[in-house]
Amino acid sequence: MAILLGSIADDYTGASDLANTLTKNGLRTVQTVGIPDPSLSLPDVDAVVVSLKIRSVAAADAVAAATKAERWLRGRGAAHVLYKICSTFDSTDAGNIGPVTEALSEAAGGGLVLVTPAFPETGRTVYLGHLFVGGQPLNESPLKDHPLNPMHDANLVRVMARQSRGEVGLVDLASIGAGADAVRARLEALRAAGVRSAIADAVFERDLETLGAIALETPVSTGASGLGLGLARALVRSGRVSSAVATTADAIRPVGGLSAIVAGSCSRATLQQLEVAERSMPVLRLDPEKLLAGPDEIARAISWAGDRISAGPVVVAASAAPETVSRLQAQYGRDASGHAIETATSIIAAELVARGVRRLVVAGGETSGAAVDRLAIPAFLIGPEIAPGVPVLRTVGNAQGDMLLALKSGNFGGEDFFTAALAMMH
Ligand SMILES: Nc1ncnc2c1ncn2[C@@H]1O[C@H](COP(=O)(O)OP(=O)(O)OP(=O)(O)O)[C@@H](O)[C@H]1O
Ligand SMILES: O=C(O)[C@@H](O)C(=O)CO
Repeated sequence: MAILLGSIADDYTGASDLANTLTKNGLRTVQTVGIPDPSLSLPDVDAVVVSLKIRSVAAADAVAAATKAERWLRGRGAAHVLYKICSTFDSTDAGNIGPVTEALSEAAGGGLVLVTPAFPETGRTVYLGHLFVGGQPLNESPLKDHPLNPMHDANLVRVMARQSRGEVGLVDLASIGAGADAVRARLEALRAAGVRSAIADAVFERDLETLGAIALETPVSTGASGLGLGLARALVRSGRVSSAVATTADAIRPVGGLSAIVAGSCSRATLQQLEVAERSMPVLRLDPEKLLAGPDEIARAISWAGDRISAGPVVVAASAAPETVSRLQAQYGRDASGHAIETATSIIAAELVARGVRRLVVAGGETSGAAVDRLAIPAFLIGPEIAPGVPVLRTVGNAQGDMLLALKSGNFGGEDFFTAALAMMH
């Protein structure tokens, strides 16, 4: 299996978002969980997205995991590797977007890397290096209250520079609007000035088409699904993509079994989706203090779900509003409380699967990573899109038999996302 495009995603929901975009734009794509075991039989594809859980780990650990995945992807023929980051650039000053970008560039022989989290379909645009989420600058958006990576600066040149050893530059919208040659000239000027990474503006998909074509001339890029769209369309235009059409039909053959939703995302969209779900299905709100205190709260959740699940889908949620999250973090520490809650929600997800759940929706990137790891799912085929950035996924090589999952990024999906997802999973 020689692939055209490789990607390393810093979380699992982000990986499924990118795999969805690549599929929609003509690339047959598979999402693996980590570097797959050689015994796993993968379909013939144009693109592989390796999901890692490195968004919020120490930069050195992220670099080690990402460079290992890069070697694996290059070994399978990938001439270009995209480091898939969050469209809201989730990272702290000690974050790894800079270090991983530089390490991937060095592994490929050095050179300037284009970086853009723009994803216009979900309202993420970049102008003069500043990221907007819908109509708000990043630092005024709900991302300012993110439990793990609160974003307080919309200027990505500055954010990336604080994480990088090398210089960070800007490819502005005026250059991009002037076409590919103007972008090449701008990049040449930045290279000559010693710049190693360049944040690229992008407001419309046409900007990302230009950037995708230029990025393909280099070995590495960093970005979100919007850049994936640009890369996929450029590859299709180049005629290098096999004539077999990317299809999602195979992925949604019914799996039967019970269905459930597990949420650990505290993002505003998820909080609203949970409120709406409460009108149509049983929702258990976990007590985070009790989750941190010991296993009783997990046992209570499993028993609560066990009493109801044969009658229809149930929702188990740790999610809480920013004030509650801040209180808990002040008492127990940000990482410790986050990890303990992820562990708890992953145990609950696994226990639900052990009790017959085969259709599972998980809300939150870290939460999804922990659940998928505990379930030891090796890879996913990409099914149809539920909402922008969220496809139905079908497990590949799963010990529990075939399952359908939806891994929802915290901020994605409309308010009826949970019912919409389950309506597409049979
Ligand atoms: N009540 C709570 N108090 C404190 N932390 C919580 C609570 N509930 C969940 N968490 C933690 O908050 C973090 C939420 O991160 P997660 O990545 O799952 O969601 P998200 O950030 O909304 O999603 P995405 O990364 O896809 O945007 C997790 O570490 C989770 O364990
Ligand atoms: O890019 C995004 O916003 C998402 O795919 C994501 O990575 C959130 O975890």
